[in-house]
Amino acid sequence: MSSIKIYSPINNEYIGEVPAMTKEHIDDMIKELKENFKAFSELAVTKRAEYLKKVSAVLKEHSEELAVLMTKEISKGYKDSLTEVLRSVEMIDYTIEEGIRLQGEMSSGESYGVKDKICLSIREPLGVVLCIAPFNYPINLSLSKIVPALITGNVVLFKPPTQGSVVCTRLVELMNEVLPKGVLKIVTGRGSEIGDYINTHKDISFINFTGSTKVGERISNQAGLKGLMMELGGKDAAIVLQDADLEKASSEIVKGAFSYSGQRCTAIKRVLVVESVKEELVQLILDKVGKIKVGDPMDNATVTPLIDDKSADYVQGLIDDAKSKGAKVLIGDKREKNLIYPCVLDGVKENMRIYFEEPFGPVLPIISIKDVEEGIEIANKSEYGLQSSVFTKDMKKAFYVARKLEVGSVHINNKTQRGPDNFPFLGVKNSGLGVQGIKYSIESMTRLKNIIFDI
Ligand SMILES: NC(=O)C1=CN([C@@H]2O[C@H](COP(=O)(O)OP(=O)(O)OC[C@H]3O[C@@H](n4cnc5c(N)ncnc54)[C@H](OP(=O)(O)O)[C@@H]3O)[C@@H](O)[C@H]2O)C=CC1
Ligand SMILES: O=C(O)[C@H](O)COP(=O)(O)O
Repeated sequence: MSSIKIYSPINNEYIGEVPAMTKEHIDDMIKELKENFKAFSELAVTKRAEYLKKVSAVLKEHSEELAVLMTKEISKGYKDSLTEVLRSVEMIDYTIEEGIRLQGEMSSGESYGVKDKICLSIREPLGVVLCIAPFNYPINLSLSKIVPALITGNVVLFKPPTQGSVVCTRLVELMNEVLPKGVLKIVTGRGSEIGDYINTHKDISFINFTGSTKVGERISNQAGLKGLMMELGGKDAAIVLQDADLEKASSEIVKGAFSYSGQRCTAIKRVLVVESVKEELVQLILDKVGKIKVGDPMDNATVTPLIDDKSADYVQGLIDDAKSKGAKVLIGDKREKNLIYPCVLDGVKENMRIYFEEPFGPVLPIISIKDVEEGIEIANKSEYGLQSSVFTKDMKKAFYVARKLEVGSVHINNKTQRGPDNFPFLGVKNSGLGVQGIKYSIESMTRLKNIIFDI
Protein backbone atom coordinates (compact mmCIF):
# COMPACT_ATOMS: atom_id res chain seq x y z
CA MET A 1 0.00 0.00 0.00
CA SER A 2 1.37 3.46 -0.77
CA SER A 3 1.65 6.00 2.01
CA ILE A 4 1.36 9.73 2.60
CA LYS A 5 4.25 11.45 4.35
CA ILE A 6 3.27 14.15 6.83
CA TYR A 7 5.55 17.13 7.53
CA SER A 8 5.21 19.83 10.17
CA PRO A 9 3.82 23.21 9.05
CA ILE A 10 6.23 24.77 11.59
CA ASN A 11 9.55 23.76 10.04
CA ASN A 12 8.85 21.00 7.55
CA GLU A 13 10.11 18.36 9.99
CA TYR A 14 9.00 14.81 9.05
CA ILE A 15 6.26 13.74 11.48
CA GLY A 16 5.31 10.32 10.18
CA GLU A 17 3.33 8.60 7.47
CA VAL A 18 -0.09 7.06 7.04
CA PRO A 19 -1.43 4.56 4.53
CA ALA A 20 -3.17 5.88 1.42
CA MET A 21 -6.00 3.38 1.66
CA THR A 22 -7.81 1.97 -1.33
CA LYS A 23 -11.42 0.99 -2.01
CA GLU A 24 -10.59 -2.62 -1.09
CA HIS A 25 -9.31 -1.58 2.37
CA ILE A 26 -12.39 0.55 2.88
CA ASP A 27 -14.70 -2.31 1.88
CA ASP A 28 -12.93 -4.69 4.26
CA MET A 29 -13.15 -2.24 7.16
CA ILE A 30 -16.81 -1.47 6.61
CA LYS A 31 -17.57 -5.20 6.31
CA GLU A 32 -15.88 -5.88 9.64
CA LEU A 33 -17.65 -2.96 11.31
CA LYS A 34 -21.00 -4.20 10.03
CA GLU A 35 -20.32 -7.68 11.33
CA ASN A 36 -19.55 -6.32 14.79
CA PHE A 37 -22.49 -3.93 14.94
CA LYS A 38 -25.06 -6.43 16.20
CA ALA A 39 -23.06 -7.65 19.19
CA PHE A 40 -21.88 -4.15 20.14
CA SER A 41 -25.34 -2.59 19.88
CA GLU A 42 -26.83 -5.38 21.97
CA LEU A 43 -24.46 -4.77 24.89
CA ALA A 44 -26.03 -2.99 27.85
CA VAL A 45 -25.21 0.72 27.67
CA THR A 46 -23.49 0.36 31.06
CA LYS A 47 -21.07 -2.13 29.47
CA ARG A 48 -20.27 0.28 26.61
CA ALA A 49 -19.83 2.96 29.29
CA GLU A 50 -17.21 0.78 31.00
CA TYR A 51 -15.23 0.57 27.76
CA LEU A 52 -15.45 4.32 27.23
CA LYS A 53 -14.33 5.02 30.79
CA LYS A 54 -11.19 3.08 29.91
CA VAL A 55 -10.83 5.22 26.76
CA SER A 56 -11.05 8.36 28.87
CA ALA A 57 -8.41 7.04 31.28
CA VAL A 58 -5.99 5.96 28.58
CA LEU A 59 -6.26 9.31 26.75
CA LYS A 60 -5.72 11.22 29.98
CA GLU A 61 -2.63 9.14 30.65
CA HIS A 62 -1.29 9.93 27.14
CA SER A 63 -2.47 13.55 27.03
CA GLU A 64 1.02 15.05 26.86
CA GLU A 65 2.16 12.68 24.14
CA LEU A 66 -0.92 13.49 22.04
CA ALA A 67 -0.50 17.23 22.67
CA VAL A 68 3.14 17.23 21.50
CA LEU A 69 2.23 15.31 18.38
CA MET A 70 -0.69 17.63 17.67
CA THR A 71 1.44 20.73 18.19
CA LYS A 72 3.99 19.53 15.66
CA GLU A 73 1.49 18.27 13.13
CA ILE A 74 -0.98 21.15 13.04
CA SER A 75 1.08 23.98 14.56
CA LYS A 76 -1.24 24.66 17.50
CA GLY A 77 0.29 26.17 20.66
CA TYR A 78 1.32 23.38 23.05
CA LYS A 79 -0.87 24.57 25.94
CA ASP A 80 -3.88 24.83 23.65
CA SER A 81 -3.17 21.34 22.30
CA LEU A 82 -3.03 19.96 25.82
CA THR A 83 -6.23 21.81 26.73
CA GLU A 84 -7.87 20.26 23.67
CA VAL A 85 -6.96 16.74 24.79
CA LEU A 86 -8.08 17.33 28.38
CA ARG A 87 -11.29 19.05 27.22
CA SER A 88 -11.97 15.94 25.16
CA VAL A 89 -11.41 13.64 28.14
CA GLU A 90 -13.97 15.67 30.10
CA MET A 91 -16.32 15.48 27.15
CA ILE A 92 -16.01 11.67 27.08
CA ASP A 93 -16.89 11.46 30.79
CA TYR A 94 -19.97 13.66 30.30
CA THR A 95 -21.01 11.73 27.18
CA ILE A 96 -20.92 8.47 29.11
CA GLU A 97 -23.32 9.95 31.68
CA GLU A 98 -25.66 11.36 29.01
CA GLY A 99 -25.60 8.03 27.17
CA ILE A 100 -26.55 6.15 30.29
CA ARG A 101 -29.36 8.62 30.99
CA LEU A 102 -30.80 8.32 27.49
CA GLN A 103 -34.32 7.02 28.01
CA GLY A 104 -37.16 6.28 25.70
CA GLU A 105 -40.40 8.23 25.68
CA MET A 106 -43.99 7.23 26.23
CA SER A 107 -46.95 8.72 24.33
CA SER A 108 -50.46 8.09 25.43
CA GLY A 109 -53.18 7.77 22.82
CA GLU A 110 -55.52 9.24 25.40
CA SER A 111 -54.23 12.76 24.73
CA TYR A 112 -55.48 12.30 21.16
CA GLY A 113 -58.81 10.82 22.14
CA VAL A 114 -57.68 7.20 21.57
CA LYS A 115 -58.02 5.70 25.00
CA ASP A 116 -56.67 2.20 24.49
CA LYS A 117 -53.25 2.76 22.93
CA ILE A 118 -49.84 3.61 24.34
CA CYS A 119 -46.62 4.03 22.40
CA LEU A 120 -43.23 3.27 23.86
CA SER A 121 -40.47 4.94 21.81
CA ILE A 122 -37.01 3.56 22.46
CA ARG A 123 -33.71 4.80 20.99
CA GLU A 124 -31.73 2.56 18.67
CA PRO A 125 -28.32 3.05 17.03
CA LEU A 126 -28.06 3.59 13.28
CA GLY A 127 -25.27 1.21 12.22
CA VAL A 128 -21.97 2.26 10.66
CA VAL A 129 -21.42 5.99 11.28
CA LEU A 130 -18.84 7.84 9.19
CA CYS A 131 -17.09 10.57 11.24
CA ILE A 132 -15.06 13.11 9.22
CA ALA A 133 -13.01 15.71 11.11
CA PRO A 134 -11.10 18.87 10.05
CA PHE A 135 -7.46 19.70 10.79
CA ASN A 136 -8.03 22.42 13.38
CA TYR A 137 -9.34 20.25 16.25
CA PRO A 138 -8.07 16.81 15.29
CA ILE A 139 -8.73 15.31 18.72
CA ASN A 140 -11.77 17.21 19.96
CA LEU A 141 -13.80 17.35 16.76
CA SER A 142 -13.08 13.66 16.18
CA LEU A 143 -13.99 12.47 19.67
CA SER A 144 -17.09 14.66 19.83
CA LYS A 145 -18.42 12.57 16.94
CA ILE A 146 -16.94 9.15 17.73
CA VAL A 147 -17.85 8.91 21.42
CA PRO A 148 -21.58 9.83 21.19
CA ALA A 149 -21.79 7.36 18.29
CA LEU A 150 -20.19 4.54 20.29
CA ILE A 151 -22.01 5.03 23.59
CA THR A 152 -25.33 4.39 21.86
CA GLY A 153 -24.08 1.24 20.12
CA ASN A 154 -23.10 2.48 16.66
CA VAL A 155 -19.81 1.36 15.10
CA VAL A 156 -17.54 4.01 13.59
CA LEU A 157 -15.51 4.54 10.46
CA PHE A 158 -13.32 7.55 11.19
CA LYS A 159 -11.78 9.70 8.43
CA PRO A 160 -9.24 12.10 9.98
CA PRO A 161 -7.88 15.19 8.22
CA THR A 162 -4.74 14.24 6.30
CA GLN A 163 -2.77 16.96 8.10
CA GLY A 164 -3.68 15.59 11.53
CA SER A 165 -3.76 11.94 10.53
CA VAL A 166 -0.62 11.02 12.48
CA VAL A 167 -2.03 12.23 15.80
CA CYS A 168 -5.44 10.76 14.93
CA THR A 169 -3.88 7.38 14.11
CA ARG A 170 -2.23 7.39 17.52
CA LEU A 171 -5.56 8.39 19.08
CA VAL A 172 -7.33 5.42 17.51
CA GLU A 173 -4.47 3.07 18.42
CA LEU A 174 -4.86 4.08 22.07
CA MET A 175 -8.65 3.78 21.95
CA ASN A 176 -8.48 0.35 20.35
CA GLU A 177 -6.24 -0.91 23.15
CA VAL A 178 -9.33 -0.80 25.39
CA LEU A 179 -12.37 -0.96 23.07
CA PRO A 180 -13.83 -4.24 21.83
CA LYS A 181 -12.20 -5.32 18.57
CA GLY A 182 -13.60 -3.96 15.32
CA VAL A 183 -16.00 -1.23 16.48
CA LEU A 184 -13.76 1.73 15.55
CA LYS A 185 -11.73 1.85 12.34
CA ILE A 186 -9.67 4.66 10.86
CA VAL A 187 -9.48 5.29 7.13
CA THR A 188 -6.51 7.40 6.02
CA GLY A 189 -5.94 8.88 2.58
CA ARG A 190 -6.73 12.14 0.84
CA GLY A 191 -10.37 13.16 1.09
CA SER A 192 -10.21 14.28 -2.55
CA GLU A 193 -9.27 10.72 -3.57
CA ILE A 194 -11.24 8.41 -1.28
CA GLY A 195 -13.95 10.75 0.03
CA ASP A 196 -16.53 10.19 -2.67
CA TYR A 197 -16.22 6.42 -2.28
CA ILE A 198 -16.81 6.42 1.46
CA ASN A 199 -19.55 9.06 1.34
CA THR A 200 -21.57 6.97 -1.07
CA HIS A 201 -20.84 3.53 0.41
CA LYS A 202 -24.10 1.62 0.74
CA ASP A 203 -23.31 0.40 4.26
CA ILE A 204 -22.74 3.84 5.79
CA SER A 205 -25.89 4.93 7.64
CA PHE A 206 -24.93 8.40 8.85
CA ILE A 207 -22.25 11.00 8.04
CA ASN A 208 -21.09 13.32 10.80
CA PHE A 209 -18.88 15.96 9.16
CA THR A 210 -17.02 19.08 10.24
CA GLY A 211 -15.09 21.04 7.64
CA SER A 212 -15.49 23.51 4.82
CA THR A 213 -18.83 24.43 3.28
CA LYS A 214 -17.49 23.35 -0.13
CA VAL A 215 -16.78 19.76 0.96
CA GLY A 216 -19.90 19.69 3.15
CA GLU A 217 -22.11 20.56 0.17
CA ARG A 218 -20.46 17.88 -1.93
CA ILE A 219 -21.12 15.27 0.75
CA SER A 220 -24.73 16.44 1.16
CA ASN A 221 -25.30 16.06 -2.56
CA GLN A 222 -23.93 12.53 -2.47
CA ALA A 223 -25.62 11.34 0.71
CA GLY A 224 -28.98 10.30 -0.67
CA LEU A 225 -31.03 8.92 2.22
CA LYS A 226 -28.14 8.72 4.70
CA GLY A 227 -28.51 10.82 7.85
CA LEU A 228 -26.33 13.92 7.99
CA MET A 229 -24.79 16.26 10.52
CA MET A 230 -22.74 19.12 9.09
CA GLU A 231 -20.67 21.74 10.87
CA LEU A 232 -19.29 24.06 8.21
CA GLY A 233 -17.69 27.48 7.69
CA GLY A 234 -18.49 30.79 9.36
CA LYS A 235 -18.07 34.56 9.16
CA ASP A 236 -18.87 35.41 12.77
CA ALA A 237 -19.49 39.10 13.44
CA ALA A 238 -18.81 41.00 16.67
CA ILE A 239 -21.32 43.86 16.84
CA VAL A 240 -20.14 46.61 19.18
CA LEU A 241 -22.75 49.18 20.23
CA GLN A 242 -22.23 52.66 21.64
CA ASP A 243 -22.77 51.71 25.29
CA ALA A 244 -20.46 48.65 25.25
CA ASP A 245 -17.72 48.07 27.82
CA LEU A 246 -14.98 48.67 25.24
CA GLU A 247 -12.17 47.23 27.34
CA LYS A 248 -14.03 43.94 27.70
CA ALA A 249 -15.19 43.99 24.06
CA SER A 250 -11.67 44.53 22.73
CA SER A 251 -10.24 41.78 24.88
CA GLU A 252 -12.90 39.25 23.78
CA ILE A 253 -12.57 40.29 20.13
CA VAL A 254 -8.80 39.84 20.11
CA LYS A 255 -9.00 36.43 21.78
CA GLY A 256 -11.88 35.44 19.53
CA ALA A 257 -10.20 36.54 16.32
CA PHE A 258 -6.61 35.42 16.80
CA SER A 259 -6.44 32.28 18.93
CA TYR A 260 -4.94 29.41 16.92
CA SER A 261 -4.18 32.04 14.27
CA GLY A 262 -7.89 32.48 13.48
CA GLN A 263 -8.15 28.89 12.20
CA ARG A 264 -11.43 28.27 14.02
CA CYS A 265 -14.87 28.12 12.52
CA THR A 266 -16.07 30.20 15.47
CA ALA A 267 -13.32 32.83 15.21
CA ILE A 268 -14.54 36.44 15.12
CA LYS A 269 -14.10 37.26 11.45
CA ARG A 270 -15.41 40.85 11.30
CA VAL A 271 -16.03 43.69 13.74
CA LEU A 272 -19.09 45.85 13.12
CA VAL A 273 -18.68 48.90 15.34
CA VAL A 274 -20.83 51.99 15.79
CA GLU A 275 -18.94 54.99 14.37
CA SER A 276 -19.00 57.03 17.62
CA VAL A 277 -16.92 54.47 19.58
CA LYS A 278 -14.88 53.10 16.73
CA GLU A 279 -11.68 55.04 17.31
CA GLU A 280 -11.50 54.08 20.97
CA LEU A 281 -12.32 50.41 20.30
CA VAL A 282 -9.80 50.15 17.48
CA GLN A 283 -7.05 51.61 19.68
CA LEU A 284 -7.81 49.09 22.43
CA ILE A 285 -7.79 46.26 19.87
CA LEU A 286 -4.46 47.40 18.44
CA ASP A 287 -2.85 47.63 21.91
CA LYS A 288 -3.78 44.00 22.51
CA VAL A 289 -2.92 42.71 19.04
CA GLY A 290 0.53 44.29 19.45
CA LYS A 291 1.11 42.01 22.45
CA ILE A 292 0.07 38.73 20.78
CA LYS A 293 2.85 36.17 20.88
CA VAL A 294 3.77 35.19 17.33
CA GLY A 295 5.97 32.28 16.24
CA ASP A 296 6.70 28.81 17.59
CA PRO A 297 3.74 26.79 18.91
CA MET A 298 6.10 24.78 21.14
CA ASP A 299 6.75 28.15 22.88
CA ASN A 300 2.98 28.62 23.21
CA ALA A 301 2.71 31.35 20.59
CA THR A 302 -0.90 32.26 19.77
CA VAL A 303 -0.31 33.14 16.15
CA THR A 304 1.76 30.38 14.54
CA PRO A 305 2.54 29.20 11.01
CA LEU A 306 -0.72 28.41 9.17
CA ILE A 307 -1.58 24.84 8.27
CA ASP A 308 0.05 25.11 4.80
CA ASP A 309 1.39 27.54 2.21
CA LYS A 310 -1.85 27.45 0.24
CA SER A 311 -3.80 28.75 3.24
CA ALA A 312 -1.21 31.48 3.84
CA ASP A 313 -1.42 32.50 0.15
CA TYR A 314 -5.19 32.68 0.46
CA VAL A 315 -5.08 34.91 3.55
CA GLN A 316 -2.42 37.13 1.96
CA GLY A 317 -4.61 37.36 -1.15
CA LEU A 318 -7.49 38.69 0.96
CA ILE A 319 -5.22 41.30 2.58
CA ASP A 320 -3.79 42.38 -0.80
CA ASP A 321 -7.23 42.62 -2.38
CA ALA A 322 -8.53 44.79 0.48
CA LYS A 323 -5.46 47.06 0.32
CA SER A 324 -5.76 47.49 -3.41
CA LYS A 325 -9.36 48.63 -2.95
CA GLY A 326 -8.57 51.21 -0.28
CA ALA A 327 -8.53 49.38 3.08
CA LYS A 328 -5.95 50.61 5.57
CA VAL A 329 -3.57 48.20 7.31
CA LEU A 330 -3.54 49.21 11.00
CA ILE A 331 -1.14 46.47 12.04
CA GLY A 332 0.36 43.43 10.31
CA ASP A 333 0.61 42.66 6.61
CA LYS A 334 3.84 40.89 7.41
CA ARG A 335 4.57 37.35 6.30
CA GLU A 336 7.36 34.79 6.67
CA LYS A 337 6.55 31.73 4.51
CA ASN A 338 3.29 30.35 6.01
CA LEU A 339 3.48 32.52 9.13
CA ILE A 340 1.10 35.47 8.75
CA TYR A 341 1.43 38.09 11.48
CA PRO A 342 -1.81 39.29 13.08
CA CYS A 343 -3.39 41.86 10.82
CA VAL A 344 -6.15 44.43 11.42
CA LEU A 345 -7.73 46.18 8.43
CA ASP A 346 -9.79 49.35 8.66
CA GLY A 347 -12.20 50.87 6.16
CA VAL A 348 -13.34 47.51 4.87
CA LYS A 349 -16.10 47.86 2.28
CA GLU A 350 -18.50 45.58 0.47
CA ASN A 351 -16.44 45.46 -2.74
CA MET A 352 -13.54 43.77 -0.90
CA ARG A 353 -13.37 39.97 -0.77
CA ILE A 354 -12.68 39.92 2.97
CA TYR A 355 -16.06 41.55 3.60
CA PHE A 356 -17.73 38.21 2.74
CA GLU A 357 -15.06 35.49 2.61
CA GLU A 358 -13.82 33.37 5.53
CA PRO A 359 -10.05 33.84 5.85
CA PHE A 360 -9.34 31.00 8.37
CA GLY A 361 -6.28 33.05 9.32
CA PRO A 362 -5.17 35.93 11.58
CA VAL A 363 -6.79 38.88 9.84
CA LEU A 364 -9.57 41.02 11.28
CA PRO A 365 -11.59 43.50 9.20
CA ILE A 366 -13.18 46.51 10.92
CA ILE A 367 -16.44 47.76 9.42
CA SER A 368 -18.15 50.99 10.57
CA ILE A 369 -21.88 51.00 11.17
CA LYS A 370 -24.12 53.98 11.83
CA ASP A 371 -26.48 52.19 14.20
CA VAL A 372 -27.67 48.85 15.48
CA GLU A 373 -30.02 48.28 12.53
CA GLU A 374 -27.17 48.60 10.05
CA GLY A 375 -25.12 46.20 12.21
CA ILE A 376 -27.88 43.58 12.04
CA GLU A 377 -28.29 44.10 8.30
CA ILE A 378 -24.58 43.67 7.54
CA ALA A 379 -24.19 40.74 9.92
CA ASN A 380 -27.02 38.92 8.15
CA LYS A 381 -25.70 39.74 4.68
CA SER A 382 -23.58 36.59 4.59
CA GLU A 383 -23.87 33.11 3.16
CA TYR A 384 -22.86 31.89 6.63
CA GLY A 385 -24.82 31.81 9.90
CA LEU A 386 -22.71 30.17 12.58
CA GLN A 387 -22.43 32.58 15.54
CA SER A 388 -22.30 36.31 16.43
CA SER A 389 -21.29 38.41 19.42
CA VAL A 390 -23.10 41.51 20.65
CA PHE A 391 -21.42 43.96 23.01
CA THR A 392 -23.75 46.31 24.92
CA LYS A 393 -24.74 47.03 28.53
CA ASP A 394 -28.40 47.20 27.55
CA MET A 395 -29.75 43.64 27.96
CA LYS A 396 -33.03 44.50 26.29
CA LYS A 397 -31.16 45.66 23.21
CA ALA A 398 -28.88 42.61 23.34
CA PHE A 399 -31.94 40.38 23.32
CA TYR A 400 -33.46 42.35 20.44
CA VAL A 401 -30.29 41.99 18.34
CA ALA A 402 -29.93 38.31 19.23
CA ARG A 403 -33.45 37.62 17.97
CA LYS A 404 -32.76 39.39 14.66
CA LEU A 405 -29.46 37.67 13.82
CA GLU A 406 -29.59 34.73 11.41
CA VAL A 407 -27.11 32.47 13.23
CA GLY A 408 -27.09 29.37 15.41
CA SER A 409 -25.82 31.10 18.58
CA VAL A 410 -25.42 34.67 19.80
CA HIS A 411 -22.96 35.49 22.61
CA ILE A 412 -23.76 38.52 24.73
CA ASN A 413 -20.62 40.43 25.82
CA ASN A 414 -18.41 37.47 25.02
CA LYS A 415 -16.44 36.06 22.12
CA THR A 416 -17.97 33.52 19.77
CA GLN A 417 -17.06 29.97 20.75
CA ARG A 418 -18.35 26.40 20.67
CA GLY A 419 -17.91 25.28 24.26
CA PRO A 420 -18.82 24.16 26.80
CA ASP A 421 -19.27 20.94 24.88
CA ASN A 422 -22.69 20.14 26.35
CA PHE A 423 -24.23 23.26 24.76
CA PRO A 424 -26.09 22.80 21.48
CA PHE A 425 -23.81 23.90 18.64
CA LEU A 426 -25.23 24.59 15.20
CA GLY A 427 -25.02 26.74 12.14
CA VAL A 428 -27.76 28.03 9.85
CA LYS A 429 -27.58 28.93 6.14
CA ASN A 430 -24.27 27.60 4.71
CA SER A 431 -22.81 27.01 8.18
CA GLY A 432 -24.38 23.66 8.82
CA LEU A 433 -27.13 21.16 9.23
CA GLY A 434 -28.26 19.46 12.42
CA VAL A 435 -27.15 20.11 15.98
CA GLN A 436 -23.94 19.00 17.72
CA GLY A 437 -23.34 19.03 21.47
CA ILE A 438 -23.23 15.94 23.64
CA LYS A 439 -26.94 15.24 24.15
CA TYR A 440 -27.85 16.45 20.65
CA SER A 441 -25.13 14.39 18.96
CA ILE A 442 -26.35 11.31 20.79
CA GLU A 443 -29.92 11.96 19.67
CA SER A 444 -28.85 12.58 16.07
CA MET A 445 -26.98 9.30 15.87
CA THR A 446 -29.89 7.23 17.16
CA ARG A 447 -33.41 6.76 15.86
CA LEU A 448 -36.69 6.19 17.60
CA LYS A 449 -38.30 2.75 17.46
CA ASN A 450 -41.96 2.66 18.46
CA ILE A 451 -43.54 -0.27 20.23
CA ILE A 452 -47.27 0.29 20.42
CA PHE A 453 -49.55 -1.52 22.82
CA ASP A 454 -53.31 -1.90 22.51
CA ILE A 455 -54.39 -2.00 26.11
N1 LIG B 1 -18.46 24.73 11.79
C1 LIG B 1 -17.50 24.03 12.37
O1 LIG B 1 -17.70 23.42 13.42
C2 LIG B 1 -16.14 23.97 11.78
C3 LIG B 1 -15.90 24.33 10.48
N2 LIG B 1 -14.67 24.24 9.95
C4 LIG B 1 -14.46 24.67 8.58
O2 LIG B 1 -13.54 23.79 7.96
C5 LIG B 1 -12.67 24.47 7.08
C6 LIG B 1 -11.22 24.17 7.41
O3 LIG B 1 -11.02 22.84 7.70
P1 LIG B 1 -10.43 21.82 6.61
O4 LIG B 1 -9.91 20.62 7.34
O5 LIG B 1 -9.51 22.54 5.71
O6 LIG B 1 -11.76 21.47 5.81
P2 LIG B 1 -11.98 20.50 4.56
O7 LIG B 1 -13.41 20.63 4.23
O8 LIG B 1 -10.99 20.69 3.51
O9 LIG B 1 -11.69 19.03 5.17
C7 LIG B 1 -12.43 18.51 6.24
C8 LIG B 1 -12.35 17.00 6.22
O10 LIG B 1 -13.01 16.50 5.06
C9 LIG B 1 -12.14 15.61 4.35
N3 LIG B 1 -12.50 15.64 2.95
C10 LIG B 1 -12.02 16.39 1.94
N4 LIG B 1 -12.67 16.10 0.79
C11 LIG B 1 -13.59 15.15 1.08
C12 LIG B 1 -14.58 14.45 0.33
N5 LIG B 1 -14.78 14.65 -0.97
N6 LIG B 1 -15.32 13.56 0.98
C13 LIG B 1 -15.17 13.32 2.30
N7 LIG B 1 -14.25 13.94 3.05
C14 LIG B 1 -13.48 14.86 2.45
C15 LIG B 1 -10.77 16.15 4.67
O11 LIG B 1 -9.78 15.17 4.39
P3 LIG B 1 -8.34 15.61 3.81
O12 LIG B 1 -7.66 16.34 4.93
O13 LIG B 1 -7.73 14.33 3.46
O14 LIG B 1 -8.61 16.50 2.64
C16 LIG B 1 -10.93 16.44 6.15
O15 LIG B 1 -10.87 15.26 6.90
C17 LIG B 1 -13.05 25.93 7.25
O16 LIG B 1 -13.90 26.33 6.22
C18 LIG B 1 -13.81 25.98 8.56
O17 LIG B 1 -14.71 27.01 8.71
C19 LIG B 1 -13.63 23.77 10.67
C20 LIG B 1 -13.80 23.41 11.96
C21 LIG B 1 -15.07 23.51 12.63
O1 LIG C 1 -13.54 24.02 14.60
C1 LIG C 1 -13.84 25.00 15.22
O2 LIG C 1 -13.45 26.08 14.91
C2 LIG C 1 -14.52 24.70 16.50
O3 LIG C 1 -15.69 24.00 16.34
C3 LIG C 1 -14.60 25.90 17.35
O4 LIG C 1 -14.40 25.51 18.63
P1 LIG C 1 -14.00 26.59 19.72
O5 LIG C 1 -15.01 27.67 19.64
O6 LIG C 1 -14.04 25.81 20.99
O7 LIG C 1 -12.65 27.07 19.35
